[in-house]
Amino acid sequence: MTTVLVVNSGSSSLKYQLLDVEAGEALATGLVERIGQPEGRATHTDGSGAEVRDELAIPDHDAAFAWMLRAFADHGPSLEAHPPVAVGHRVVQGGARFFEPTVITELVKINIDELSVLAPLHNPANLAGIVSAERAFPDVPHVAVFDTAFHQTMPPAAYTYAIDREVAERHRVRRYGFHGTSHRYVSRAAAAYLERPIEELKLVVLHLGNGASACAVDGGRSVETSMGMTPLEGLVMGTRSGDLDPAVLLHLQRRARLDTDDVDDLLNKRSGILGLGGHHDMRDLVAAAESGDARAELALEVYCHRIRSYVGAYAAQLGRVDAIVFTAGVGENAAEVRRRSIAGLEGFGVELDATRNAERSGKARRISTEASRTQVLVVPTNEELEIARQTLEVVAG
Ligand SMILES: Nc1ncnc2c1ncn2[C@@H]1O[C@H](COP(=O)(O)OP(=O)(O)O)[C@@H](O)[C@H]1O
Ligand SMILES: CC(=O)OP(=O)(O)O
Ligand SMILES: [Mg+2]
Repeated sequence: MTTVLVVNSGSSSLKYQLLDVEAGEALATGLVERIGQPEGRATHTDGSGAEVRDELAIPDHDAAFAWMLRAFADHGPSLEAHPPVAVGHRVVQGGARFFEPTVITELVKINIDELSVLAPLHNPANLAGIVSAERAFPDVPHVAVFDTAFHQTMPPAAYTYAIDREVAERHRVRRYGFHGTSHRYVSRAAAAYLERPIEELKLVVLHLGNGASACAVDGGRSVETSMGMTPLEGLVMGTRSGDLDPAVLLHLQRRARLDTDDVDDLLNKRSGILGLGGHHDMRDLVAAAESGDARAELALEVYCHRIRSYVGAYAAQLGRVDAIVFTAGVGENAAEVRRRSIAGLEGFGVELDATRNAERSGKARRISTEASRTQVLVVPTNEELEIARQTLEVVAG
């Protein structure tokens, strides 16, 4: 058995999984939340599904790792019996510099820190997690797996913003794209499900989680994606606006007297389905819409309208779509979102099977009719397993 520890360190949370990479199974998963706040919360689940919960103050990422090590020691599985051969870290912004998983050195950490300019909400937290994890696991290699890496194959026409070239180059303003680890994993899993070589396939992958993005995948390579320089562009999300006329920012700054931080907070934390419909969680939004709440109904419609626009745009870029693939928390579970997003595409050869769409399963499956020219699939993502596999590949050299 070869085990890898995967770490996803956010500004106020630490998610981890200990994985048996060959079996593709998690031996343990955990979540430490509200780091830095007076009342923290943590849960650790072992492979059998037994869960322990704890409530305590967790001042920083070092304390979060200390809690994790204690949870492994007290509740298992034992790290001595299953020592990780490496630690894989999710890093959100790799800029144009990192297009492959990379063994973390002092220089790589300097680069991740320097890229914080382009991802102030994510990279500092990712780096804090790396530094703490290195202290907790000093004897194994640590590997960074970047959200942006998969999208480094986008052509210049897709990643270039139409603004003054010199300004853009000086400040590295271009589209990078995110959720690449998920888009890569899901496109390969879709090809395996369809029993076709990925080189032949043209896919539109819809990663709909708290953050959400669409990706056009041509022959296994990302050629276009909806997130841009930061994870704010594109689809409507739990709390983020997605696409917006940039002049809205100017208007709010000039007329509503919001400063830069206010606008940042508004667009990243108080917009999306939360801002529109009062719920950031899709389960709550769908329930509210179904009970007749007009604001929730509109939020749901805006969310699905945006998805449909991207599916159409990416079909045009790809020239043909073999499959539209739904994934992540909303994509895998919210049949109502899938139904509304695909509605009206019958004229383009996309036909949903209502019964299949309503079924639940944790496995890859088809939800389109036999006659549908473009298949519609639900394929569960597994970013942690993908990070563990890539980590192992780099370490094995
Ligand atoms: N049964 C469900 N029906 C509708 N939405 C769901 C369901 N289960 C999970 N979700 C939604 O999935 C989203 C979280 O997705 P996830 O991929 O876990 O997010 P993250 O980006 O944090 O990894 C939430 O909006 C949640 O409401
Ligand atoms: C990059 C990004 O948006 O990540 P998440 O969906 O985890 O917020
Ligand atoms: Mg996720």
